[in-house]
Amino acid sequence: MEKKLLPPKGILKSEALKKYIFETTAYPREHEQLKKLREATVLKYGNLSEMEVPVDEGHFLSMLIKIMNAKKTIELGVFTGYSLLTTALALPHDGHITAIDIDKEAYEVGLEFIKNAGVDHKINFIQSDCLQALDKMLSENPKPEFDFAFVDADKPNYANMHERLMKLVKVGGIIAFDNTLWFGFVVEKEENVPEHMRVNRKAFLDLNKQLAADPRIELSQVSIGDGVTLCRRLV
Ligand SMILES: C[S@@+](CC[C@H](N)C(=O)[O-])C[C@H]1O[C@@H](n2cnc3c(N)ncnc32)[C@H](O)[C@@H]1O
Repeated sequence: MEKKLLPPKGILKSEALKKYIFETTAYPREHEQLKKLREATVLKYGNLSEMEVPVDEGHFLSMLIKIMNAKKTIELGVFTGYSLLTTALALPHDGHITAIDIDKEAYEVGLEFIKNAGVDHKINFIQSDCLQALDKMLSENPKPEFDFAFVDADKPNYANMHERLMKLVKVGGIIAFDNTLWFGFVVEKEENVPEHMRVNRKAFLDLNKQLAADPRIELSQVSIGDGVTLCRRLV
């Protein structure tokens, strides 16, 4: 796993405002098992725990899934499962999530809390490379079946995932891409960006333009967390 340090997550550059949001509305509404999962992730992964979706973004995703009445979702990039447990808690009792990650060890760190929350029956974890798993799904059952997709795996492949998800997510369904403002680096000159974060910055600059020009989707760039782009499939 990548050992290089990550800067503080999020595009909000006022630490005071971030603290206010977290302390006033985010932490008080965080599910007990999500809190425990977050703390266990910090303990095991230290700075890399920045990879988890932040608590306020978790609330946003949960609200979105409920408003949509989503029943079947897919998640690409699970890590220890903060967004996964958030989704599992938001779905109805008979809801279902297909969760894909190459790293099973991290998923197992969060599994204890997912089980304690009583939602593990909704999850089908597949240990695989995302594109390989999506291609397998398309070859086995090419019909669109998902209401909602959350994409949070390897950033340079988001565009490839988008093409596959446009076949697997139903018309009217949502594909949500995480980190699309990439720590705010999309508006920085390349020389001001830490070297190990430049490849992803370039990937997001290309992806954001590509999504904006894609007539098959309706688009909303949400300025929460590290930037979440919602794409609603139109055709
Ligand atoms: C940003 S983390 C996901 C964070 C997670 N959504 C959360 O809220 O905690 C990215 C994850 O993508 C996984 N990943 C990276 N490249 C991948 C690939 N090609 N296929 C599958 N998973 C991949 C990593 O193993 C890592 O767990």
